[in-house]
Amino acid sequence: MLIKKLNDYRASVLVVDDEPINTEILANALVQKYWVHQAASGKQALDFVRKRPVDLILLDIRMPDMDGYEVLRELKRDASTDSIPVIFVTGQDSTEDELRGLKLGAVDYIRKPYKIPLALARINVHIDLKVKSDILAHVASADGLTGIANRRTFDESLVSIHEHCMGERSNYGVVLIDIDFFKQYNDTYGHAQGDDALKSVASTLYSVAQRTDDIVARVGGEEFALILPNVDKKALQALCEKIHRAIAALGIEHKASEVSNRLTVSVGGVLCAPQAGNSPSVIYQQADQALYAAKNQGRDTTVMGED
Ligand SMILES: Nc1nc2c(ncn2[C@@H]2O[C@H](COP(=O)(O)OP(=O)(O)OP(=O)(O)O)[C@@H](O)[C@H]2O)c(=O)[nH]1
Repeated sequence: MLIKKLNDYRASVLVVDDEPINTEILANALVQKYWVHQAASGKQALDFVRKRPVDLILLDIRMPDMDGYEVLRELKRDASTDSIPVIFVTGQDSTEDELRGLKLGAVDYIRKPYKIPLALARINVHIDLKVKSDILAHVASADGLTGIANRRTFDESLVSIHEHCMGERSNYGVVLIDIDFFKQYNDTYGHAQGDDALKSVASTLYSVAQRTDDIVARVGGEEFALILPNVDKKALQALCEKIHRAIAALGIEHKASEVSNRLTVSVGGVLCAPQAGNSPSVIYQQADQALYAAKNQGRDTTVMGED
């Protein structure tokens, strides 16, 4: 989720109950403020949130086939759904039932029959918390200057993409991009203009690596990195060339550069193929060596490393 002001963001709620009348009551109470979705069984609920995440689930306990406890267990098992807050809304009114639900990880427990304003107030609290925690997670994963992923996100993504691609025996590429003579750029145009150049380079890289699984990160002062799942060598090379063209098209003057009168970058790329049996850190080192070679070859060029 992108950072949006709390007031602008319309959160979504999934109401899960096998009794249509129960879902209707809650849906009617919530629809003014939230996007409301409904599911008539645990399985339907799981199918729904795996395709389309929501901000809160209101979950009945007693349902045929799969009860609410089991649904919650399944949600917690899956990394893509384990952070969705769940409130049980149920006729099971014993202390043991409530304790069991909370121990499984539900954030709250509303007993039927409930008073709608009270239930709504509790739902609102949990949705506010969820949206705020999403914003914090986004801020923690982004680079403060450019808004793209930061070094920590890059490192974590490299490990998870590596595992994923090796698991399904597919390639991925890592590309490191370093601005040429950036010290001289700062010295000539000032730090504030240097910051603007970094922002322009970041958004250019973001527009070059367009697939939703691609990671675009700032990994150092004037160094950027891309992770590109499911590419082959030809596509990786073509993308590196596109980077040079896109940076050149920015036309940022750099009269102190020794290679051009415009801002340029050096690029090191490496393809990780499953059969090579490498680790993420080795892949990163190879990309770094390729970048180093591009600098040594005179800058404003790409070197492809060995996989
Ligand atoms: N404006 C600005 N400059 C930064 C930032 N982070 C790092 N830098 C500058 O980036 C420059 C990097 O300099 P070097 O590592 O010598 O690299 P370079 O001058 O680009 O030289 P080559 O990479 O060899 O072409 C330094 O002057 C840093 O101060 C930042 O957030 N904003």
